[in-house]
Amino acid sequence: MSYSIKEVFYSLQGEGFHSGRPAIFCRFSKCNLWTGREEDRADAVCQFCDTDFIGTDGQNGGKFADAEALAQHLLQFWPDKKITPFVVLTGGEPLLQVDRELIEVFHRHGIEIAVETNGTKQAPDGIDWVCVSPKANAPLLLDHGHELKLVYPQADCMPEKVAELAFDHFYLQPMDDADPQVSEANIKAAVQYCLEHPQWKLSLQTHKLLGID
Ligand SMILES: C[S@@+](CC[C@H](N)C(=O)[O-])C[C@H]1O[C@@H](n2cnc3c(N)ncnc32)[C@H](O)[C@@H]1O
Ligand SMILES: Nc1nc2[nH]cc(C(=O)O)c2c(=O)[nH]1
Ligand code: SF4
Ligand SMILES: [Mg+2]
Repeated sequence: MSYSIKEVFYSLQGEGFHSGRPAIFCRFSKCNLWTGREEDRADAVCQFCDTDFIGTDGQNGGKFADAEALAQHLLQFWPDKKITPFVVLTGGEPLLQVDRELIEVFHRHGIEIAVETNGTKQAPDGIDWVCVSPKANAPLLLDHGHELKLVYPQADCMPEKVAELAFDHFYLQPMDDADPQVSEANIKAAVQYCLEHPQWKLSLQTHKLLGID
């Protein structure tokens, strides 16, 4: 199986449980909830996406013939052989492409694997950290994992709807909007919700605050 990768970069995990942790980000091309084209956004199932995932033309992106080639490509960005490499599979929707072979090969290379997914597809077994971010109006098939990270607010997917699912950690991530006033209002609302419902923790997109990838 070959893999289409939009971009690869080394940064700090900006969001959720592992925020602040150095990681190699592997952004898979394509998503099943939006084409990625601005002219299609208003008709998409997921309309608030902050990411360009079209094609393979981003930094260090490309098409990789197999999991071994992709692992070799990713590992060149890890700076210290004594520390376990941490790779975050994201996208686009990574579970459209991630398969058992990729998990096996990455583990053989000693990689710790995390995934960021919209939860509309089952994940292959063995992923070390599964972060599901449910989307209103999309079927949630992957309803368990390590971290549930809900972008807030989403009118048809409020926290009460997913609070009973089998996750170890529950995060609210304020929806980032083109209008800074809307973003600020979303942060305030998320803070207030967490204070009133202490099952939930706040996830800020700290890479955006820092101005890093
Ligand atoms: C770009 S998505 C890629 C992975 C997968 N497709 C998903 O939705 O989880 C990575 C993370 O960014 C979140 N995200 C996307 N757009 C956002 C926005 N405008 N504000 C806050 N978080 C956003 C997603 O919910 C997800 O947790
Ligand atoms: N620094 C950083 N952390 C992230 N966590 C999740 C990201 C994503 O786009 O999936 C992301 C990202 O794009 N950058
Ligand atoms: S599901 Fe994820 S990648 Fe797809 S459009 Fe929504 S936020 Fe973007
Ligand atoms: Mg991002």
